[in-house]
Amino acid sequence: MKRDDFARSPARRLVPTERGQVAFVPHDLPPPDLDLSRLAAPLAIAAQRLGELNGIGRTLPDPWLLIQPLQVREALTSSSMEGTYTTVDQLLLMDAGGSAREPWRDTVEVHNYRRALAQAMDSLADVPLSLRTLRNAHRTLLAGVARHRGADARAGEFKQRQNFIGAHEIENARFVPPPPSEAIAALDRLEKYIHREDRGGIPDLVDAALIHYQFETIHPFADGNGRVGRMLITLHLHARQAIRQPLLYLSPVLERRKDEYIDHLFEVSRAGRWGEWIDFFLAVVAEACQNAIDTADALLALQKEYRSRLRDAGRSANLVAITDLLFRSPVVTIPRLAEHLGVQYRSAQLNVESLVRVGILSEVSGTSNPKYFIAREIRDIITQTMKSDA
Ligand SMILES: Nc1ncnc2c1ncn2[C@@H]1O[C@H](COP(=O)(O)OP(=O)(O)OP(=O)(O)O)[C@@H](O)[C@H]1O
Repeated sequence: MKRDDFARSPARRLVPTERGQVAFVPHDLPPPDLDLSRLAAPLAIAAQRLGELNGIGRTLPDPWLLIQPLQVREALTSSSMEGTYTTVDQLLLMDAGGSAREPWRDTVEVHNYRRALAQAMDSLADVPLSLRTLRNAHRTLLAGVARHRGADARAGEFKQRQNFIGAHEIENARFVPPPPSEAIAALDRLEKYIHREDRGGIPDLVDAALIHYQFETIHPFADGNGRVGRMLITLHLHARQAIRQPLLYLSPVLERRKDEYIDHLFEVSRAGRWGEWIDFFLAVVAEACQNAIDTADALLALQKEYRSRLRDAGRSANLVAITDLLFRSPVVTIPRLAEHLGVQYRSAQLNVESLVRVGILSEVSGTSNPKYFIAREIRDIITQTMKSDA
């Protein structure tokens, strides 16, 4: 990290660290010179879209119809941004209890992301969002894969050594976050900021941008900072009740705009460009809300279409129950369905055969004992929206 780059940065302290380098310690939130008046227009647009998304969340008969696909997309895109790739089919298969296939380690990690996100979100019903929430999420994220992530990556623990971003050697790093002791102190202050009573009129969405920057700049873990920091955005907005259901996920948009995203974070540190970062963040929120709304429309239309397909095929209560379940879990097995419906294996098998006949389910090739079946049209809505982002 070049000391001169940060010479005029208003947002920092530079401290010496290993190998003669300097590390960046951010000032505490909020930034002293935050000009909210310039952000009024993008804030109004983002808040309006968020309001629409909240409205959809309220009218959905089952909000999980939308939450699950959005969380699948979030896990896939947040992970791929950090070089961890799997396919939606592999992820859904693993979600349904199948074992991971190649690329197994990446699939496990993306599946872990889903679990970490869901657990952290659930925990908000019982305990406030805290550093412990994030450490638990990190523990789940790296469960079973931490040792492949390098000697320093300890699941659920903050960093114990100086880390850096954008290079293999600290000398070439674009950015060097605070050393461990400074990071812990800055994190404690960030936690206090998140819990503060007097919010000083800072809107929740702007606060989410500030908090995400601060978390990423502290870079508290040896590994997984990008992913846990993006979980933090949704967790924070949900904890504040800015989003009533956990329906807002930014990674699909951030992935498409990754270079801008990274540059904006860097520019806040380098030159105190808070306005540009928040403006960008609000545009990403507005786009992510719109994508979620479009996804809800597509899923509801498909659900209606399934119902009419089933009507033509001689509707039964079990078939309707199964198709509703498919929106939560697009990959299923006959034993799982038998358990879900409380019926015999043979009866669930007949139901599956009917759903295969009307084109709702198809067999996942290469699976046996048990065979897995996938609702491809639901899967396609998840991936289509990802592709239309691209
Ligand atoms: N200059 C910067 N200042 C603050 N945060 C940054 C900066 N550049 C990148 N980031 C954040 O750091 C993340 C990547 O960090 P890094 O490459 O260290 O990965 P990591 O800690 O291993 O996390 P993960 O495994 O989730 O990527 C980016 O996704 C972004 O959120």
